[in-house]
Amino acid sequence: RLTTNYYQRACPRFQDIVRDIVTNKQITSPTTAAGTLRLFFHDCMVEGCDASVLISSNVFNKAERDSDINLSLPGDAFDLIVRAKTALELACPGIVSCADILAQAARDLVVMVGGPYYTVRLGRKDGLISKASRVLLPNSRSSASDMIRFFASKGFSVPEMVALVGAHTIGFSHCKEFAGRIYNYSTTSPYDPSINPRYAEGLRRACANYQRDPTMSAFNDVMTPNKFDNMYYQNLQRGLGLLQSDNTLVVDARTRPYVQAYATNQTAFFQAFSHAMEKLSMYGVKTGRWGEIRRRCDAFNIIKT
Ligand code: HEM
Ligand SMILES: [Ca+2]
Ligand SMILES: [Ca+2]
Repeated sequence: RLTTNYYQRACPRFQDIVRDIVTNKQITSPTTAAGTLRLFFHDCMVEGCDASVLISSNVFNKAERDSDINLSLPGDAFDLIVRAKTALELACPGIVSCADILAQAARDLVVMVGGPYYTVRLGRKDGLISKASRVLLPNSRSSASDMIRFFASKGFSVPEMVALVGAHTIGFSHCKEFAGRIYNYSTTSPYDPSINPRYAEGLRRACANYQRDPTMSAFNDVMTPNKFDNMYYQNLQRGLGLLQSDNTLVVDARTRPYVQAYATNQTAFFQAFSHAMEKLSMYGVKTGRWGEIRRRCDAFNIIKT
């Protein structure tokens, strides 16, 4: 029901406008790519790819972005969508959905940081529901079974899941997400013994007094943090995985074969990632009267009381 040429008549410069805004933003704020990719994942997995994650809370409604897990989504990613929406409303008022802008921007950013190109079909409508209480996503302490069950419930296979989490080849995580692995791990070991000792020492230093400064963080991929490549999987094989949920992928027998495959063959990873992203980009999308074209991405057109 989505098409690649959806805006050809009503907003022919859609692709160019998004690309321009994305390029400028990524150059001035290089953390935009990772933040936006995560924002898109968190959008699609709750109510579908419908920009529900962009809605701001009001006195009547605690919206998705104020759920605990979404509080760490970076402002730059939201700002990018606001900028693109503003430019698109000037060029073609009332035509382009926020959900399409987010899907298109995420793809452009993946390509910009060296990742694979994939087709983004268009015609999503913006959703009419955004509730913090409905945000159920895996977290850094989820087990392999939890993650497999979560992705399976959305129709994603184990190899697709392992490919999608490969997005952790860019971006960073706050210290509190992995502090349990590097401080006071157990009575016999100061840190999780599955972590490379020198890496663990480095992380302990990087996160020293993170409790006083909660912004402290570490790159998800210690080797090539800003490049979209298959290094993430190679890291997992060497005890250089940052989150427990990352490390689990190389420990569990159901996911390990795909970690190995993607670690040895970047082409295989890129193919799997682009297919899985195309699929993710269409997950739960709304068309026709099931949604609206928001005037602003952070508010429904009609405020419900
Ligand atoms: C089992 C699945 C997953 C878990 C448990 C997980 C967990 C996390 C956590 C805890 C962070 C750190 C957030 C912070 O401290 O700010 C993070 C960051 C990130 N995640 Fe995931 N994630 C998962 C899957 C995915 C998927 C499927 C994608 C995209 C396709 C993704 C993209 C990202 C990106 C790009 C970042 C870096 C964000 C930034 O630099 O601002 N993650 N993830
Ligand atoms: Ca959504
Ligand atoms: Ca990388």
